[in-house]
Amino acid sequence: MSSGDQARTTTGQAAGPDGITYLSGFGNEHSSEAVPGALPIGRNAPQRAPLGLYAEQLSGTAFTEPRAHNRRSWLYRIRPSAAHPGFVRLEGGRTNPALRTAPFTEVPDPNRLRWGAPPKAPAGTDFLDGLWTVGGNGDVTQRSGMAVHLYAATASMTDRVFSDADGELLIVPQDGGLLLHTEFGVLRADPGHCALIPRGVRFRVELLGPHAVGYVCENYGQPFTLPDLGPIGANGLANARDFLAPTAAYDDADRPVEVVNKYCGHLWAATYDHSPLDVVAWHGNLVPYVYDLRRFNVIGSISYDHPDPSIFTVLTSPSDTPGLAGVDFVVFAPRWLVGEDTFRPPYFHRNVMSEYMGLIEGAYDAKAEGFVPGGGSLHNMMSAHGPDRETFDRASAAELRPQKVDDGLAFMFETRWPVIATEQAMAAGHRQHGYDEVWQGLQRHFRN
Ligand SMILES: O=C(O)Cc1cc(O)ccc1O
Ligand SMILES: [Fe+2]
Repeated sequence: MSSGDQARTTTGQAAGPDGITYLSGFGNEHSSEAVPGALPIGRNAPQRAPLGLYAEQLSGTAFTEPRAHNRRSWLYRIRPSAAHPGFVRLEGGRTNPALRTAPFTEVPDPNRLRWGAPPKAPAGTDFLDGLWTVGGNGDVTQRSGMAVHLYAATASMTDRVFSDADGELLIVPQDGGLLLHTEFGVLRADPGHCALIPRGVRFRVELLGPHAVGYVCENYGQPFTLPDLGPIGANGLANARDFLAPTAAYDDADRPVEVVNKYCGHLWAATYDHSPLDVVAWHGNLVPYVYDLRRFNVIGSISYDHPDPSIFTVLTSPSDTPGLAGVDFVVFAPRWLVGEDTFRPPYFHRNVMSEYMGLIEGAYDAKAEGFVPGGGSLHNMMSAHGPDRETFDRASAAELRPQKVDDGLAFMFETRWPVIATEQAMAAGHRQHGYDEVWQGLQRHFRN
């Protein structure tokens, strides 16, 4: 699904390829029914819900949060979620020890860190088993902070469903498409898209090819929302209408399905006698969604200087302090650079925020080499970074014609707290030791 190949239907739904139909908009009140008449009209919880369904509310914010932030949906399902056996903690070979949760106890490292692409996953690895934590911050029991994970999968989840009570999952595919079968319906996420699964929503991941790799931001904090636009005006950056929610689709299956629940850092499982993806209709504003990053309306300088990358924010998870995000999701999408008398790539800086960056394809304009698709870099709070030597030399001498930057798609998870890298990330074979070298040899040019 690229920005061009979605048709609009007259109902305001967006139809993608493969016959997937979506609902468009961000934060709006959607409604969808897979069977006509499944959605009650005029009330949420009639004495008997239509078609013998069970009514159930799923909340993403406290009932009492301001209306503008409040998120909840009503689900009309074949069986209520409460009808499940007890969860048993997964241990030993049945759990995924590479999937870690905050608080992280490793020593925070002030060094600039970078990794190449991780190794391919062994055969039979599904999305959940293929999650591997790079690092994170905060405390999941306080609903603050975030974690950065990679995933590498070679198998679809079939009779296995995942739900993450610890936070919402922002999935950024790098290679290989995904079909996300959720309680709300099906989303397709290809490289170049991001997809979001709200806290606690059950889903399974089907691979569209032999393997799939990508990045995940697990956000323990307030749900991601669109940034305010301030003087930019009423439009721009990620436009609300380009966020696509699924239409209702249900799995009416009475067969054993393992439901794995990530709960305060531990994986727990229960085998249900039916699929919990059995929602026939739903309405509300707490939804999974997919967004094509190439639709991002990039705004930048048309006079001079390189603007701060906050102008590239797709989604932000606010914290208690206005303007200070728990985590921002930022994309470096194709754009023109026209700044006069300007060093055009990212400048040298030391940032109070911490920056994990990944590359979906191509190259990134601050790094001549070494920052590769599927790899990542971590420039933690106050660490000095910016253009590598080669980029600095080239950009300082470049003729400043209008220049299209369209040879790559990079992103950043930027967080207010230092990202503590896990022991496995520090010891990983794909870690690039010697990253400091890229800033060596920057010559002294001072003349007095
Ligand atoms: O470090 C980076 O490459 C990310 C980044 C990009 C940019 O354009 C300005 C500041 C910044 O941290
Ligand atoms: Fe930076």
